[in-house]
Amino acid sequence: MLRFLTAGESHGPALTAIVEGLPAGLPVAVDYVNQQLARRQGGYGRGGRMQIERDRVRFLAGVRGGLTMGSPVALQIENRDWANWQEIMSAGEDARLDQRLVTRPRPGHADLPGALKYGHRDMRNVLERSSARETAARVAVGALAGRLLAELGVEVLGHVVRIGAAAVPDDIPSPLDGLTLPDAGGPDGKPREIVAGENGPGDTGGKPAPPGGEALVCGAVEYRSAQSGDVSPVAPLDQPDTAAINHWREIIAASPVFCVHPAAGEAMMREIDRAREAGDSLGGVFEIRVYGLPPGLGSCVQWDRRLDGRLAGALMSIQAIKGVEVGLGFTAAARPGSQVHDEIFHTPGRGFYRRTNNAGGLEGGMANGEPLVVRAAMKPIPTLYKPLRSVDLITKEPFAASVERSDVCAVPAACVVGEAVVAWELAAACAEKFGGDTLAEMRDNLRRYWAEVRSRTL
Ligand SMILES: Cc1cc2nc3c(=O)[nH]c(=O)nc-3n(C[C@H](O)[C@H](O)[C@H](O)COP(=O)(O)O)c2cc1C
Ligand SMILES: C=C(O[C@@H]1CC(C(=O)O)=C[C@@H](OP(=O)(O)O)[C@H]1O)C(=O)O
Repeated sequence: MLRFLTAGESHGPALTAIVEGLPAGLPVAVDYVNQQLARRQGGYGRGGRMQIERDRVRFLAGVRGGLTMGSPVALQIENRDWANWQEIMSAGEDARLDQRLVTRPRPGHADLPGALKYGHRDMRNVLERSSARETAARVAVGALAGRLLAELGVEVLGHVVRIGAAAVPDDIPSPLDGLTLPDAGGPDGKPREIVAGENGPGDTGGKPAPPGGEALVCGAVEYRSAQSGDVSPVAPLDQPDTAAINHWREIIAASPVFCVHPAAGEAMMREIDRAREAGDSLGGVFEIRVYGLPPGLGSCVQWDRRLDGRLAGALMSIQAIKGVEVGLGFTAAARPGSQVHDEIFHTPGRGFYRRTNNAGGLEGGMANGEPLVVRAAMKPIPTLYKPLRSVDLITKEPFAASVERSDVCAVPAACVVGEAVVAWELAAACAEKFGGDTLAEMRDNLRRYWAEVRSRTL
């Protein structure tokens, strides 16, 4: 079983996480974790705090020589802003509790319900922990999960599809559709040739047509385990096209709003500029795609084992996320079934496949072999430079709120958090299904399962 907890105040000395259940022998790749932390700090629309922080992970336990040992992993991320808050935030009795008091609750933040719940007269005691600063710890933990998934042949990719009124057009195919290599090995273990049109004109075997050609020859994808030196693919069926996924990762990273569509990205930045000038804030929508999940991950037999429920819960647990869609999501509710459900096809060489993915890769709470597609909607940031009406906690006097600093829009940062929490849930589901004490054991279990699935599908 995988589990983790985080601790840490926004302006305290550090954020901490303890992660348990990772198999021994997993390369933790500190640089990779730090890269994810840096991505979360980025994105157009962030406020002054991100100029202060330089998030870096420090492993305190469970890792030796770059590999997990099977013992709990403890990690820490320093808050550089702590230097400015030491006297106020001190754990000692000498803390200056009379300074920087917060008694004016911000509409949309945790201030008022937190004060009513915990009986605080200074709502700093609420906001310090309700702050999305906590998501830095979750991104570090999610990065470990992402490394585990990569070892299992699974890739997670996030991008922003809406900020305020500016959105990626939904009437054009996404360049992120597909991005899998059909069948890493044929029945004889050799790369298999897929010829477009084998099921009629325009059929690409459920894949986007390759640029400039009709035939697509695919080789095996290698996932190297640092511990065992095992380089054979874990899965004989559709594998993530890591080169193409990395290509899109670079394009997304180069966009200030993490958007694959340049014109929409420009429009999103203009939206953020307008909101900033107006003293307002903005939300939006991000999408997470996952390639290479084994069909059958999750379960239909018990409510809390359904993968859709687990993923939705994880995404909804991110601060300010107010809605989650799987596949077509809310759009499906307005269409007849004939325009929603993904018809099933079969060829002896390819096995079962779909030509559409409206289900977003999930049916019956289980992965169905198509790429996973989930979206999360973030509300606008609650702290506004333009005052909103509220009432003082102590005096009960009405007032117009004012702020010192805040993000105007944090949808790109939330997208990185979304990747992390999705990676975590999927890694946890993989650990349940293919669990082992070592990475090699887990890969072997997965490889056996994929062989079974292959024999059932062909
Ligand atoms: C990455 C990220 C950054 C955020 N930055 C801010 C911020 O600067 N100011 C703010 O008021 N809220 C910010 N939020 C949103 C609040 O944390 C969130 O609205 C608050 O915790 C209340 O939770 P709820 O919106 O889920 O009800 C941010 C959220 C995320 C995910
Ligand atoms: C610190 C982070 O985000 C913070 C999230 C946040 C909130 O209310 O959620 C409020 C702001 O905190 P501060 O008032 O210290 O500037 C953000 O900067 C971070 O993402 O690392």
